[in-house]
Amino acid sequence: METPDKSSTAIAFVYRGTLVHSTPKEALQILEDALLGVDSEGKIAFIGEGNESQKLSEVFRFSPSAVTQLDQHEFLMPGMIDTHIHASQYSYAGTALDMPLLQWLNNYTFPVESQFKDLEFANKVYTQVVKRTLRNGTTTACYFATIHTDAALLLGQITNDFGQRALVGKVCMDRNDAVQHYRETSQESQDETNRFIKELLNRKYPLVKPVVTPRFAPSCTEALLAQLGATAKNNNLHIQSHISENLEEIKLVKELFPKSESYSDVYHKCNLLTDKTVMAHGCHLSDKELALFRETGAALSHCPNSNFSLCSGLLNVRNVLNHKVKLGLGTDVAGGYSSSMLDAVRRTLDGSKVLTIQDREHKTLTFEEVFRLATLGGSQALSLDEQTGNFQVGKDFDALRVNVAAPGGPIDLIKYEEPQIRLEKFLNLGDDRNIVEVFVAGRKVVPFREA
Ligand SMILES: Nc1nc2[nH]cnc2c(=O)[nH]1
Ligand SMILES: [Zn+2]
Repeated sequence: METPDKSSTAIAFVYRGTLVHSTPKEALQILEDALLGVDSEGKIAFIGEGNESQKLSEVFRFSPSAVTQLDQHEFLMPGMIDTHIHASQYSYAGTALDMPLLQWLNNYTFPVESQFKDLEFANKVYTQVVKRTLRNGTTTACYFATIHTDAALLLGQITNDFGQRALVGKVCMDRNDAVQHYRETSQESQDETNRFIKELLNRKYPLVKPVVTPRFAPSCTEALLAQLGATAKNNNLHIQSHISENLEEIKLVKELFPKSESYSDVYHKCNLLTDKTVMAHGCHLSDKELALFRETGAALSHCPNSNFSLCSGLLNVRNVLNHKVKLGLGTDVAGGYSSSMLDAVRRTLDGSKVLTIQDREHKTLTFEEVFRLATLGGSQALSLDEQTGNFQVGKDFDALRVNVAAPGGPIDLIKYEEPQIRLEKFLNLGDDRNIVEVFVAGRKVVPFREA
């Protein structure tokens, strides 16, 4: 029995049944006939065995009626963590995938993002993306908004209202030759970033934090990058951006920052690689750059759907893990066409298999390892692993109740299946119909509550 200190607050509810989650040591830990109690603050109060139910109910003073029994096809798993998603690109997800990155940005992305000056449009798109990702089991999302401060604040409000844990970034870019009306001056970018941080923090949303968001090196002058590095440092904030996604982009960075030794060095010189940094992609990083990530504690977000869809590159996840760089998965909507983290899991496995096809010596990722990347790995990548990522007493209860045999769902079970098989089927074949309930910090956020 894993229990907290004895100053336990009241138990709000208890689940009994199968739990699956990851630990740093075990990619998949299965607890069968377990009891998991959540306190009134939304934290995991205890995890015990079914046969300890009498003792636990006495210690934690809950009645048998507080216990919900999961059925034989169900399990609880930690909520999934999308470490990189552009909320502002959701309206065209599933389209516009016929160009490489730099052309795609100029032709599709910047024109759409510039529309977020209009708060009514922003409200529509941001409400849809938050609801969709929650339904798909994303309990934590690390969002890019646009350069518009008020729309980015609105995204913070919407994530708070729907109960999703989120990092929200107002995008910074003081360089854009292709779509000149979609950029800021350096001064505007700094001032508006400061306003965004101050106003978002003032609202005291318990699960929503600001993240300093230089779009990527080609969109920013060195002066702005350095200012943003200082802002993040002075306020102890998260940082997100993109790195080494596509070869043409890397060449452009070399031209724009001739004094830097590498793409990573551009960010490092500006204090943007910290243990609260998450950089998307990194498909083409050298081993030396990966070593710098390890040293600084900066993390990578692997976004395989986007990397395939924009023909950007194929990240060798095994190599990243061997370098002990923190790593999570991201959907990268709309470069990635799916907003579901289950898709990110599948594409990660596909990518690893492609590497094995190319080189039989390559050690293919297992579904258990990828499950860990989608949950605990993501929490580590976002430096939120003290709050979320797995079922550990004292962490917030961020969880999915999954029914592999949900009526009308995509999976047919012929017989009772062991938990490991149930999880594998869900990861490979499941969808939101299998996600019966979603909890964030102990609050049920799916099904949605009536407004
Ligand atoms: N995939 C992707 N890469 C980027 N690099 C800079 N901006 C973007 C973006 O919006 N999407
Ligand atoms: Zn991105």
